[in-house]
Amino acid sequence: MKTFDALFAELSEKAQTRPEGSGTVAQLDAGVHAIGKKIVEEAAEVWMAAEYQSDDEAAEEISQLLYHLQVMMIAKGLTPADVYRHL
Ligand SMILES: N=c1c2ncn([C@@H]3O[C@H](COP(=O)(O)OP(=O)(O)OP(=O)(O)O)[C@@H](O)[C@H]3O)c2ncn1[C@@H]1O[C@H](COP(=O)(O)O)[C@@H](O)[C@H]1O
Repeated sequence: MKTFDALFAELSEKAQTRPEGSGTVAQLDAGVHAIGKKIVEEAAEVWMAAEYQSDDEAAEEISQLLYHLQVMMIAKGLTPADVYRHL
């Protein structure tokens, strides 16, 4: 099972090595505005799944939101520690 920190490490490596076909690299190249739109879209999907779909579907949407938040963190040069200090 992948943790938040393990996914962040994987995405950071993809951002550095830029492998062919990586959706993360494509998102990073699309920029902060596009990533922000994706975050809003995924947040709405979390809300709808939580109200109208199964717990498993809600969990899947939450995982996608976390992914896109991590992409934004990398686009902005933020680390998990930068975020954790606000928790
Ligand atoms: N965990 C995720 C993950 N969660 C969500 N997503 C992306 O977010 C999208 C969510 O899509 P939706 O369900 O909203 O579907 P959609 O609207 O059709 O999506 P798009 O049209 O925008 O592609 C997916 O299509 C993926 O592009 C993710 N993409 C990648 N990962 C993980 O990130 C790692 C690196 O991935 P790559 O950079 O693609 O190699 C791998 O471990 C992946 O498992």
